[in-house]
Amino acid sequence: MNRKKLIEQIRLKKSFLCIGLDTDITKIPAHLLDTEDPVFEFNKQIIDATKEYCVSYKINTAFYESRGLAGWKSLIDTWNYLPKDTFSIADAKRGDIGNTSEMYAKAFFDQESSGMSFDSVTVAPYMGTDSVKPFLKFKDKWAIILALTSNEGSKDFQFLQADPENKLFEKVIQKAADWGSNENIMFVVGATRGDAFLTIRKHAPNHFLLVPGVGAQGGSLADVCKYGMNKDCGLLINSSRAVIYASSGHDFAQAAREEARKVQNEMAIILEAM
Ligand SMILES: O=C(O)c1cc(=O)[nH]c(=O)n1[C@@H]1O[C@H](COP(=O)(O)O)[C@@H](O)[C@H]1O
Repeated sequence: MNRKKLIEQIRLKKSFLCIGLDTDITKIPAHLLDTEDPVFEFNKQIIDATKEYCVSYKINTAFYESRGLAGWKSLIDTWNYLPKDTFSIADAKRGDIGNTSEMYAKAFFDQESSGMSFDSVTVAPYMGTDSVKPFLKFKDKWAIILALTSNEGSKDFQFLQADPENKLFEKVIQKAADWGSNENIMFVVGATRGDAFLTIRKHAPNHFLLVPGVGAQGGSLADVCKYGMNKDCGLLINSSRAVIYASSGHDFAQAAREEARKVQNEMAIILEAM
């Protein structure tokens, strides 16, 4: 999906919600465990219940890879089931020497090769230019670069002073912005870093930001929007556990729908005021 279509979807649905399918087989409702593929069945019902309220789904591949062959099957089946008007994210956090990154890019972008063609993949920038470039060779596909993450450990490296003016996360954004454009690069910025959005926007005024950390991690939607929005909205706000595990009973899909609807309502008001 290209930038223009993504912006259209945001306007149409009055939403910039991305729902995270971090589907943990130990957390899904017991009554689904008898089905042929409980993870896919869970995802299917979550997608059916929430697609009206979100513009994107992020599949965190760790939850699938950890289950071996069965997990890869759930991953491929879930990708196939995603509505094609939603922006799909393979949250795989890849990046390696060039020829290996080419294989990672094929794994998530080349349907003929792997059975999947996500719109985007999350990429760790630590190995630099040649580790990211292979992800940018595919038309209308995106690399979503980790810039300032939501976790405690982000302080270990990301806030180190890289030069007299810039912290390391600022250098990452400056450098990565040159690898492509705002048509094929996004940045991950954790919602728990509300105060940093002004700095981020100084370096990347026009890029989309993928913002995880609202919901279960406690980040504030209002703060993120106040400091992080740009004229095209420029945000995809991810919520995983708070939506998909809103209930652990028979009503899990309905509860997820309610949660997604609540967040979308807040987003509609914010977009209206833009
Ligand atoms: O790249 C990510 O998606 C990501 C980056 C980050 O800084 N923090 C972060 O939580 N994430 C992911 O975003 C999701 C957050 O899930 P919840 O906390 O359950 O909403 C998980 O899939 C994380 O792996």
